[in-house]
Amino acid sequence: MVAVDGQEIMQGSSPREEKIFVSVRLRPLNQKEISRNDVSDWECIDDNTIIYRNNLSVSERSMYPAAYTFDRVFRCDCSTRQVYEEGAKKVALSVVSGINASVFAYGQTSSGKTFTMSGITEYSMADIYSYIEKHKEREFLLKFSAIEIYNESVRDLLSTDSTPLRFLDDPERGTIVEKLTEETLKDWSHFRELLSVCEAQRQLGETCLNEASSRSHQILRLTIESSAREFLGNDNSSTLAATVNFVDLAGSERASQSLSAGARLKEGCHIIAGRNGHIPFRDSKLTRILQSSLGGNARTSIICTMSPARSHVEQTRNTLLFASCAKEVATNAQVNVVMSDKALVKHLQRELARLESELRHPGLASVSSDSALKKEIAELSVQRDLAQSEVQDLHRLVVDHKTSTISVDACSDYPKLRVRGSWELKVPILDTQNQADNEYVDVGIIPFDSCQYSDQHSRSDSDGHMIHIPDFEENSLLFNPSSQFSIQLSHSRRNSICPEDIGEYTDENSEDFCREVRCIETEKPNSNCHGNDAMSSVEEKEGISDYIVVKEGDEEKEKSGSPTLEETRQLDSVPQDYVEPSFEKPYSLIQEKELPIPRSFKLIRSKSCESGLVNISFPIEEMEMNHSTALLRYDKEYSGRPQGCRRKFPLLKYGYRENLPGSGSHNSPEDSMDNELQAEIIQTVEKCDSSMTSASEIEESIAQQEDQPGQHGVHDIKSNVIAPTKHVKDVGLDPIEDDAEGSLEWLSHFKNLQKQIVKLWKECNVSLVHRSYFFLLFKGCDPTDSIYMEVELRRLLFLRNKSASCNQALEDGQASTAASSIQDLCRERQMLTKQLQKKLSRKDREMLFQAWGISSNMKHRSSQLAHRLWSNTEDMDHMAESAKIVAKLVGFVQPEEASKEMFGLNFTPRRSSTKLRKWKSTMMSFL
Ligand SMILES: Nc1ncnc2c1ncn2[C@@H]1O[C@H](COP(=O)(O)OP(=O)(O)OP(=O)(O)O)[C@@H](O)[C@H]1O
Repeated sequence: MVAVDGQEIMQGSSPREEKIFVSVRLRPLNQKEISRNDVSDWECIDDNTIIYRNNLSVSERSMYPAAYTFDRVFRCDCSTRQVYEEGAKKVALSVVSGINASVFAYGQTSSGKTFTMSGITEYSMADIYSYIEKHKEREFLLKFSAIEIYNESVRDLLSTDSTPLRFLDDPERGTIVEKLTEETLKDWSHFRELLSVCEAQRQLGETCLNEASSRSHQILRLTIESSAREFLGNDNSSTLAATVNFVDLAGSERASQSLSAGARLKEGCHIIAGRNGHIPFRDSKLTRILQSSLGGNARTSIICTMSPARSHVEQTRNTLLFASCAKEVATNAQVNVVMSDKALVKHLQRELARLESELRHPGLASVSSDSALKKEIAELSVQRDLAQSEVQDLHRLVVDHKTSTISVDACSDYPKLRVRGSWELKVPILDTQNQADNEYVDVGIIPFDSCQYSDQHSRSDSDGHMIHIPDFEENSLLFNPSSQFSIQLSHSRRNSICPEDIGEYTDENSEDFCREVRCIETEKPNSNCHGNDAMSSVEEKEGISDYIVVKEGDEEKEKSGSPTLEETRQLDSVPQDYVEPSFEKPYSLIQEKELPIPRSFKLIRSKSCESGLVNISFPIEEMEMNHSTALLRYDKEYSGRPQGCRRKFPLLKYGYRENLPGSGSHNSPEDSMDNELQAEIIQTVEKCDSSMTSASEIEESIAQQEDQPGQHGVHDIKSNVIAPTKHVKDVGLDPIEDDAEGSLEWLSHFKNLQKQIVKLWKECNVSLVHRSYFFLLFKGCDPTDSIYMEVELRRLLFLRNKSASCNQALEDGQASTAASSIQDLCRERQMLTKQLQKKLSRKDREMLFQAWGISSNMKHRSSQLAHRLWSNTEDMDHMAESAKIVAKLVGFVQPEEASKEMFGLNFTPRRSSTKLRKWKSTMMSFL
């Protein structure tokens, strides 16, 4: 039970999937159809069923159903308002409570997609503004953007520049478009006007694209950030952030009819290409955009529009088939909570208290059930993420605080409304001080460095070093929250790995098995740029000095004659007063006071550079809106960082604070803020450290937990997990003297860890791809590797011990027997065998065979080689060679270019359910 807007709303017991809401809208026969004596063949017999009225021939009867059932079907006399209220409102308004949403229209040309979507968009915007108006106690930040996809080119509809944009996978927001213009406007009608102005200007500049634009996919996007107090009790500094997409797809018939249609041939190919006639994810821009809507972190509503005319029966059947497929797709929407540093520090403090108490009473923390095991895995992922975030944040903290802030006048009508520009261009800095005082929040600008989007994309690694990423696609991969397998994927695609060959590694899988981990790192390309100068220069460069503050919705909601949204004139009038929607099953939907409440929160790092990185997925029902109880529950779920991580903070070790800009003798107000915040964090860290200094205490605690039947042989390894405690801590406190000695010590510790990890990989049948990537990535050059090594070791131990005790290891909440992991390994070796044949020339293969002692008279030599890879865990050279070969075959990104942070928790790729995969494939084949 949680409270929203003063009301308590029932929650599900845990995060669970939710099906896409699918409705069908039948339009009336149009003049053209009437004039050629076309007849209407379809009839909605009730709110959920549409039937084909014409008699089906015997052969047709076996091929086509006569009746189709959906969440809702709308007869041809239904108004767009009704379609909105009953088919899209709940989904669209999810955005105000921090849940991503997508509403899209699908159907053949002239079936009424634009007619429907323009209305849906209008009504949604009106309701969103009404909601904001009624909830002045909450702060809202709204930003609009619009894109068009045609022929695999993405164009910014809010820009007069027709240069195609590129995609970027953003860990927090999914697929976004590079340099996309985002506008904060005072109301929706202004956005429409802006769109039409831009469109008109583009038309003046170029005529050829206009024809294309009428057949493009159009996506309007609204991103809302809002205060999260309603959801997180008294937490003033965390925010909710979500996006709603309104997608007006181009005519669905293109996939089947466009092959001969000249100019559309290219797009048709893009859409229907694929080995099995379906599009694997990421093969098209559209599918990438829709990816999260089809099984991701978003609520989705699809409205399938259809003509009733007999002459269109074939297309209409296709549309209905698509709609039937869509019904099967499940999404997993969560509230997206962006935490500030302050909130993070508080959580760490609570975590510390909890850990201390756990250490004192280890018995209480012992894992005793399956659900506890699942929690343990989730916990580990959180711990790992936290450790990473600490390292990164401490590095950036002072620099980020130097970022200048500007104040934007809050309008009197929306006193809590914050305004900011493009995501890519400006990042808000939450002024936690002000927020605490419940005052207006400044808006900060982090300069955007356009050079970072050139061919030499740059980002900083956790040590603040620049990493050059040569290719944009690769850049996007690095930012992908999906774990290591995402990286292989894109490369695999480029290298023509057949998805069937590596079923386990397909995108949808990586997405699936990473969902729980939610490794969302926020190394934005622009995060390297700070400072006023750069900011102002960017403002000049980008011409982004204007801000429009959203005012109360007292402006008349004009109906502009926007060429892109011409049907708005036909809408029912936009309501001035918010009307409580009445939703019925299967969506027992939101009332205005019962906004959709997700089953879980997703905590992400604030876009504010000063904010902490936390990626936590936990059930909302575990949180209570009452602050005090929320903390208790939160603590329960949120169990802190691994011991290893807790002890390794580059900030302490390298004393880099002294070297950071602004941390010298100048004590500006920002500095004191920095210092205050740093001090708080350091205090937490040190407290944390001191609480864990007693290695024997920890060992004892672990020993107590592990001294159970079936858990054997862990003590030797365990001692190594604990060993670095002193080392890192000491080095941290005494950075200079201990350096040389520390390095040696670290190196031997690293080797030790590596040996044990390698052994356990074999024992646990861990994926070869994972082993290779890990092996290549963590070479012991960087002491912070210990975080990852220890987390890896701990997880492996956990897996091994659990599988030893119950012969069943739990991965991502799914049972995986030893037999299935062996099977996975076999499949992986088969994939590598195929890759050996595909990727390597005969000559290269021959050389490899020779090097690996596979003589020419042996049969199935590639397979033999694949089976020898990673077979000898004693020989470092063998493993290094194995890793290199696997990397080459699978197409890793260069390890040195890869982000360690993206290293996920999963050992072996988990296959998503065949059913879901099948549906996704079918779904995409329609688009
Ligand atoms: N439910 C409806 N009631 C009345 N008229 C409709 C309805 N749906 C569509 N129309 C009319 O049908 C025509 C085509 O509609 P619309 O442009 O929305 O189709 P579309 O599917 O977007 O086509 P395209 O894919 O070619 O852009 C328009 O003139 C529109 O006014």
